[in-house]
Amino acid sequence: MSVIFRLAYGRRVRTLQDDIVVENIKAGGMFGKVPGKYLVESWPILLWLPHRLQWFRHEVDKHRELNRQLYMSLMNRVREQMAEGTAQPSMATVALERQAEFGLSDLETAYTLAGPWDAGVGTTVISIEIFLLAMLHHPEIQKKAQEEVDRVVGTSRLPEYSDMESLPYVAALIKEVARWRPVAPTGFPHALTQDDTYNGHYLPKGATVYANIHAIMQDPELFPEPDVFRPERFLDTKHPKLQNFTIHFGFGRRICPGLHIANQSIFIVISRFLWAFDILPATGPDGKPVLPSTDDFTSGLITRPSPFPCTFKVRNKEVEELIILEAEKAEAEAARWDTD
Ligand code: HEM
Repeated sequence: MSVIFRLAYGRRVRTLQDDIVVENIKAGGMFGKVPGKYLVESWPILLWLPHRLQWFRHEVDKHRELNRQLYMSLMNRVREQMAEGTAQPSMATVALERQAEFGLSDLETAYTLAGPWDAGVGTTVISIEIFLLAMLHHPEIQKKAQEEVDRVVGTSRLPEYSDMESLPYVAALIKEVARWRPVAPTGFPHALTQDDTYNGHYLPKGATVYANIHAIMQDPELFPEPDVFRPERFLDTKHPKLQNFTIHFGFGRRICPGLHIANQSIFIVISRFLWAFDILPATGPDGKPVLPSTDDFTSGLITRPSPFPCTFKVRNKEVEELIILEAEKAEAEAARWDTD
């Protein structure tokens, strides 16, 4: 979250209690609602009703106003910092410096800057949650990944971005997490730019189309035994779609523009989790491990596992000391983005 906020606005988020997080959660309540939730999506003719009679608008209009206020205030704050000479370089400073060249209004610029925040934070965090869920159910896979991390990285330093190439099993595990339970199972809606036919169905220009990412991930030809969580399927293959695996990021010119940031962020968090902790089920009141369901997910454009308990056990003393040391170093380094 802090990484993305820093990229977009040049300041970091310190804690989940930060005003900006609280405001964003309030404003973001509409993002990713179930497609087709509103009658008007199937019956666009309802848009001919007088504006005040369009009852389906009330909820979304309220959220749009909250979004507008939040996004404008974030952008205007950077504008003030630029005038004061205290702004850190970010997407916002570039967008504001070149606003005339881009031909965007203030509102358009504000919404563009909020894109990474809106589309990138939840998706990345949920990917980590799904990884944890998978590890609770597959201790043998966790162990295999830890063996690789231990062999390549050792215990005298943390995994770094530069280790990615040398950790093929971890890379395959991350791909399998994305395949097993895709965060955006239907992708985002697209509109056809021309008439088309698919499997004998006529699809007129302008029609809304969702790519069924979930169904593709369950295709037994591409992914034999699709229900099974098996990172090896990404190692023992020459299939270009699996080697360069981006299905979970959508398709075409609207493919997720944040995929490289997402891949890097997820890699660094997951490899460090594996390096530092044994991820174990919590213990219930009866002393038995509590294994959360692998199918209890929220519905919507973005789906996330229902909250589940989980235990992190630090793997050894050396690792524990290093975590504390690195956290102090990171805190000192990140302080330069405390611009507010
Ligand atoms: C695991 C993490 C992520 C997943 C699974 C994911 C997935 C997706 C998907 C499926 C789409 C729709 C693509 C399409 O329409 O075909 C999308 C769009 C988008 N993503 Fe991501 N994303 C992730 C992380 C990020 C990050 C980190 C950022 C920004 C830093 C980001 C920014 C965006 C934006 C701005 C769009 C809209 C693009 C457009 O409509 O043209 N995403 N993402």
